[in-house]
Amino acid sequence: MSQSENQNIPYFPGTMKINEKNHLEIGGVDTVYLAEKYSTPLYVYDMNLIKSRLSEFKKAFSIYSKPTQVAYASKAFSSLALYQILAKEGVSLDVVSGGELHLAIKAGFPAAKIHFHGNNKSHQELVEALNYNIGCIVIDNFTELDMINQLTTLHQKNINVLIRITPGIEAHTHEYITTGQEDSKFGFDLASGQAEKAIKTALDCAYINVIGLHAHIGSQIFETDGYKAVIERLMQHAKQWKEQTDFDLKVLNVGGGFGIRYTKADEPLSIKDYALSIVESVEKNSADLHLELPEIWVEPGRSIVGEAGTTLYTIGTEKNIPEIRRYISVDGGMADNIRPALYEAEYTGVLANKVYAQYDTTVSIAGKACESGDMLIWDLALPEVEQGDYLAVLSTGAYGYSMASNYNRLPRPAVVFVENRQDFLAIKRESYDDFMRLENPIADSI
Ligand SMILES: Cc1ncc(COP(=O)(O)O)c(C=O)c1O
Ligand SMILES: N[C@@H](CCCC[NH3+])C(=O)O
Repeated sequence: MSQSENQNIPYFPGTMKINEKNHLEIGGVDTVYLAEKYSTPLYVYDMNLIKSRLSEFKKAFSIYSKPTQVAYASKAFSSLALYQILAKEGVSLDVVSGGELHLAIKAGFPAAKIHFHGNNKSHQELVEALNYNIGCIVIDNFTELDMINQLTTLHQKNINVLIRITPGIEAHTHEYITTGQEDSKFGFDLASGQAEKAIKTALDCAYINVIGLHAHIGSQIFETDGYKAVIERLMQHAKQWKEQTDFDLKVLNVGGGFGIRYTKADEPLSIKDYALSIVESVEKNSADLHLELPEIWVEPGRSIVGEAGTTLYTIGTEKNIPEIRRYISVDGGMADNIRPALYEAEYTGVLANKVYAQYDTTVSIAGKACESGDMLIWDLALPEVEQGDYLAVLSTGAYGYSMASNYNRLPRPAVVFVENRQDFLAIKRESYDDFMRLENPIADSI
């Protein structure tokens, strides 16, 4: 049976295909070989796909007549090697903690292209950001504004900042990943006048250089209306503030949030369509408001790495409740991918060691953690499945490894990059020794 005839075989992103052994292959590398070489659970990243997504973003925004910046939101997935690749690809970087900043600097990522986000940056994190001379801090609240003012004054150091605005616009997505609505922990809100107050206060700080505004309305967004609404609202306010103060909108950062495909039912727009809509909207509002065109910055995370990631698991035990459900357990689950448990996120998968076959079984894929909610996929059609088969779960590249824990003392998986028939171990599997490294035994005297 060919792939197109078999309705159960899902979409295959990037370089993913079925090889002559009827195995799933990514980047020219057999995933069964990878599972055997590195063991499972294993994150596999299609580097060709990551690079083409980065190029698509850069190309899509190059239609704009002013400079643009594509800043990869590294909370989606970070690793030393990825940061090195991103540096070579010439994009900017959004970090949200001292940890991400540290790793990026260690990877040799140019500090001037790093933007620092977060609603509770610590004093220490701000000191580090200033010492590294990062490109820009996105100020989230008045406490942070005050801390940055004090630190920059003390050290007589200038810093570019964006003011993060809560625009009061809700993206149509899961409530835990929508961030633009007024009642949010992020940013200065418009309606109460806090945003205006923040701009005025920041403009009065001697070493703070306000270069523009930032808003991020949510994640896994499938339409452009939210972006258009936020651009209109921010530019209207920018016009007002320009008339009242020295504020000049040099940069408009519209965040990330571009949707991807998790299951066949998902139909995200192309990156080109998102970019076109954003660029046209900025141009229209500039013309209507007689404002100079600002630079456009975006912060995609999921849309760069999401579909490039696949998780390989080994099938373990099963529990069949006749007429009700057949549970098949894998050797990972919520510890390496919390998204199904946290957001009821849906995924699809195939058996990596027998992709073409009769899909005449329906099973539910359970994780191995001691939680009833640790279910990765409900009601998945698969070929006859046995202990020792390999399950590949697709599109796990964003917020999978980066949100992983070692709950139940499950070691975090290894991460492998594949490209041009080569595999590269980017992050080693966590080991029991790694657990022990942080532990202190009690002394005999206690
Ligand atoms: C401020 C900010 N920028 C960018 C992103 C990246 O979002 P996504 O991965 O949906 O592109 C996020 C996460 O939602 C965010 O909070
Ligand atoms: N972690 C979320 C997205 C939130 C992004 C941070 N603002 C997810 O898995 O979809």
